[in-house]
Amino acid sequence: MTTHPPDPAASGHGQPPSGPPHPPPGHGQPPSGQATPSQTPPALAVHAASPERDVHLDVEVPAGQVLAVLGANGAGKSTLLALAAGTLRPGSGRVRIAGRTVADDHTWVPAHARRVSLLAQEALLFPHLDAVANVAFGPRATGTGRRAAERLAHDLLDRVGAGELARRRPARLSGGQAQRVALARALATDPELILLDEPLSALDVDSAAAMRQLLREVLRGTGRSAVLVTHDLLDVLAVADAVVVLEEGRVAEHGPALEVLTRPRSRFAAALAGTNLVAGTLTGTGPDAAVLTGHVPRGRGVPPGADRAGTDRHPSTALVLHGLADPACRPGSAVAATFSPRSVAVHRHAPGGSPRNTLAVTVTTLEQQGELVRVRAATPTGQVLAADITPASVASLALAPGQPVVYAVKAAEVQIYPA
Ligand SMILES: Nc1ncnc2c1ncn2[C@@H]1O[C@H](COP(=O)(O)OP(=O)(O)OP(=O)(O)O)[C@@H](O)[C@H]1O
Repeated sequence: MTTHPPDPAASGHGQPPSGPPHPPPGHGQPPSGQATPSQTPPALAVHAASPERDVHLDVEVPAGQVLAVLGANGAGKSTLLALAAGTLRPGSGRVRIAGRTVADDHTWVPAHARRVSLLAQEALLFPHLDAVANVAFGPRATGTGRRAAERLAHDLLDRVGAGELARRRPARLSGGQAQRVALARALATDPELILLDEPLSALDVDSAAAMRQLLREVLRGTGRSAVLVTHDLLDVLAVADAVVVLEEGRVAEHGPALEVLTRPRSRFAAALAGTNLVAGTLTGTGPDAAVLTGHVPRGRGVPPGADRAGTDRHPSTALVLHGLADPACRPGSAVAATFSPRSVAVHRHAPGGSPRNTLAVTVTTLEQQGELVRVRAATPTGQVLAADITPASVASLALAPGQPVVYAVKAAEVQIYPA
């Protein structure tokens, strides 16, 4: 990121000491353009521009949802966070948080009064305070008594799996532990909106996986509203309800997370989803785990040899992909399967032997990718899946757009995650 939202220790402390812990949406604001009682306003509404950065953004986060923000360097992700956090004044337009205007031509609510918390790449804890005091700092700053603030801090540390670290100072915490404490601190002020600025990018793979799972538990389905800047497909799958892709300071794509990832329209989303992704429902467990997509209409037909694994147990038009399911996946729940284009073998006809996954597809494009050729081909539902194969294979298969082929993917190459 090129800019930094506010000192996290200072953000989210804005409600007056005497104020209620949950001001109603639009609290203290003029009625014009604000929420009606029957309608919860968006947690964040940015309709604003920063002309000197050539950034013009129209982005909304419905209350209770997590929006993932994707985009290449310089696309405008930090600018969006800064507009929300209160570290950048828009040149024009308006920023609202939970129905309250925090920035427009006449209004400027400073960062500390926005009821926004930040979780950044680094935990940025106060080094001289232990974990409890770090978490209790925000509530204390807004008038909560010491004992009540410490009780809250202990509860939140327990919640994020850091209860045993309560009396440690940051110097004695690992990166992953410090991020847990920082998450507890971000929650302690009961913010209207949490801004997550690549919160896993400084963690090792195992710590990132554990923290990702924690973010999922804390953010999804708990009514928390958040904006997550990330470059990681797994973060989007685990945490986001919706995705916005920024390109050159503008919104290039915006939609439900799975829709954007499975049917990307922007170049960036396509590259991120460069790993194949199939969304559906989990059927079976253990070695029988599979993703079933329910979008193929009956009677539309699947070419012979396709979807061999699924034809016994499911309507012949369903698409089934066997794989290794994350333990958090539950049968019947929404899941997404990912597999690398390099793990896909391409055949003219269904192969012999018994590969678990065979998918009938139609080639749409062929594109040189370094030493390999990326084949893109569409399933009967219109989902495009990629295979990376050698130029020699393309030649021997005589591949061309419009040609029906069969993709084979080993189940061991397919990872299934909760969606
Ligand atoms: N302080 C600044 N003053 C002027 N222009 C800036 C400033 N910070 C960023 N910009 C410009 O604003 C545009 C958006 O940058 P921004 O930092 O929001 O992108 P980003 O998506 O966060 O990028 P990155 O992933 O590299 O952090 C870019 O053209 C950038 O050069």
